[in-house]
Amino acid sequence: NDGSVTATPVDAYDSEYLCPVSIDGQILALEFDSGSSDLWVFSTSLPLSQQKGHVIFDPSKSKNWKALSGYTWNITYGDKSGASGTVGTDVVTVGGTSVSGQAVEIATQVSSQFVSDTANNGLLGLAFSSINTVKPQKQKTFFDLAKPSLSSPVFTADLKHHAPGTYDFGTINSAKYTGAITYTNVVTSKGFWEFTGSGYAVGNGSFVSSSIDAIADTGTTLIYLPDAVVTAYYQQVSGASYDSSQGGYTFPCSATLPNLTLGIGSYRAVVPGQYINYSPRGSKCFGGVQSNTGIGFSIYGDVFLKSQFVIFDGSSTPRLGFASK
Ligand SMILES: CSC[C@H](NC(=O)[C@H](Cc1ccccc1)OC(=O)N1CCC(N)CC1)C(=O)N[C@@H](CC1CCCCC1)[C@@H](O)Cn1ccccc1=O
Repeated sequence: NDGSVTATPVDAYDSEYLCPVSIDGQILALEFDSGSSDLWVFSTSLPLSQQKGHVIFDPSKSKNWKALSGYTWNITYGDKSGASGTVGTDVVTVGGTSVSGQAVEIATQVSSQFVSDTANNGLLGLAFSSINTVKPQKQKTFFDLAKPSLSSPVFTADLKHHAPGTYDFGTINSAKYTGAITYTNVVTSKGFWEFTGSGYAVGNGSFVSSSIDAIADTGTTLIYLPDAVVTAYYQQVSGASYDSSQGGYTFPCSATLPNLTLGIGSYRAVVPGQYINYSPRGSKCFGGVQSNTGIGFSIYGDVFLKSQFVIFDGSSTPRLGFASK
């Protein structure tokens, strides 16, 4: 049972995209995150102060809810936000795709970033089940459980700039992209959709071949790249500089930003310069391309993903596909 669901940007900066998910009829807006593998929700088990402003899942109102007694989870994300709690299973439906026995992780504690982000009522992880945090037994992701019932074991991301996009499960909709799809192999040892980029070009500059170890991460807003790439990029932006007080590169909001081309095999993925003006920060604007220092790999986040049609192929040899649109 293939499915398609709308992914709506939460704000004017496309800082995250939320999708309606039904848990036994209770509908919550969740962030789909291909960088993690837990499906967790705001719940009635949270302190009332942390529930404020959010849509709350109430397991006592679900007839298909089965508590997994003694099971717990605890996750910390790259941005130091996090959550933890208990676990049960229920029927989870995304677009037309329905899964029973899905582990739904109930939050009993969430960090302040989640409390204040009132549009976000939890996450649906789409990385590999190997990094699910549930103990004593890790649980499968929605995609893993849905796979056998899909026409093909894939999901696609068609995120858009300042507009709603879609995630599709089970089909590759040829109306959503142009030209050929370029596939690249994925390394799953860290549990991510990890691949090796083939290089970059800034604006109309020549392409620089270099291997870039990266993950395709729908849950990360920006693009995080090696310093060599980031400095080469901002050298082409007049008035750009690294602003330690803002924690990244900023530039005058009037600056014209060059396109950034990222190579995937022989394919050249072009990120329009305007996508790289992330948001106003003080008197300047904050860049959508930042350094990957301290992360350990590069992250091709939403600023990149929304310029492409992306296939997450979960067949026995997982791979990523990219196409223009
Ligand atoms: C360098 S990984 C930073 C990244 N978190 C972001 O990208 C947040 C997302 C956001 C946006 C708006 C409101 C709240 C949160 O946004 C910023 O950090 N931004 C945007 C706002 C800007 N002012 C500063 C830069 C991150 O931990 N993602 C994880 C999923 C996130 C967690 C927070 C909630 C949304 C989903 C995850 O896939 C990252 N992962 C990837 C691989 C391994 C572990 C890991 O954990």
